Amino acid sequence: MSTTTRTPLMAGNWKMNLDHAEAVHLVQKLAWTLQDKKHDPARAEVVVIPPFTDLRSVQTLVDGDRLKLAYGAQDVSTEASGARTGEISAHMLARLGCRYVVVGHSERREFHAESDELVNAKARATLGAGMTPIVCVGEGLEVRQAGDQVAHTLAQVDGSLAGFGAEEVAGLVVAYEPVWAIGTGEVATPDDAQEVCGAIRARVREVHGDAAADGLRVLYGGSVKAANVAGIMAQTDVDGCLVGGASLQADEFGGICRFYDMPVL
Ligand SMILES: O=C(CO)COP(=O)(O)O
Repeated sequence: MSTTTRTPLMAGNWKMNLDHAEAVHLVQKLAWTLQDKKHDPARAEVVVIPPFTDLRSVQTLVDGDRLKLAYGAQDVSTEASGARTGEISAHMLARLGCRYVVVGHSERREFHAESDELVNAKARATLGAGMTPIVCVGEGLEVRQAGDQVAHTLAQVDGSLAGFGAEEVAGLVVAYEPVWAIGTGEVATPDDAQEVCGAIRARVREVHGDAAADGLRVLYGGSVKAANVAGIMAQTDVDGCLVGGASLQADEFGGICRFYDMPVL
């Protein structure tokens, strides 16, 4: 294994919460919190992932105040343009300054029957527009209880990243989010997170080689809070967190972004 130079990534997935006025309020508060607590951007890149309707307001605020925050979208169309009522293209998101796009979140896999093949096409569209996909994978409770979490998650990784070149994979983000830990308050133990995040990197190393595996950032997501983030971030193969509920509170998310100051409990 080579030494890592991966910048930790803390991404707040707001899901279907906050209108554009509330978005402006939260981003301002978050920026203020990070500044007040002297967050060092070199120690964690901070990203907010609001609903589509908030993106223009977030862009205006980030650009106008030169905030050290990146932002992204929660989903994207596989198509470039045309007859796809209700969909948003990668180009539209890139034009709004989005740096990241979440693809294959478990809520989309569950409620919109998204397959690995579709997730793969969405990741491809995201890369094609010069943005970085955050590819979500992770097992449900039954799979976990059967002890099949690694095999299940690696199959999703294989399908979601099929056909990608090593250089592309090196720049990607994969988020391991065990479904049973999402929004339940039941966080995976640091060992649980490491088991699967480590297996993801090992699979990428096997398929795409060392440069891809060493560049790829693997996030953990599922009930991350300021109080439990340090133990998770202490794991070798965890490069950041994808945060839901706690990202809606500036103080809490600010604490998560400053994981390096938090005690390992
Ligand atoms: O789904 C998640 C982030 O994408 C995790 O959500 P919670 O942090 O609310 O468990």
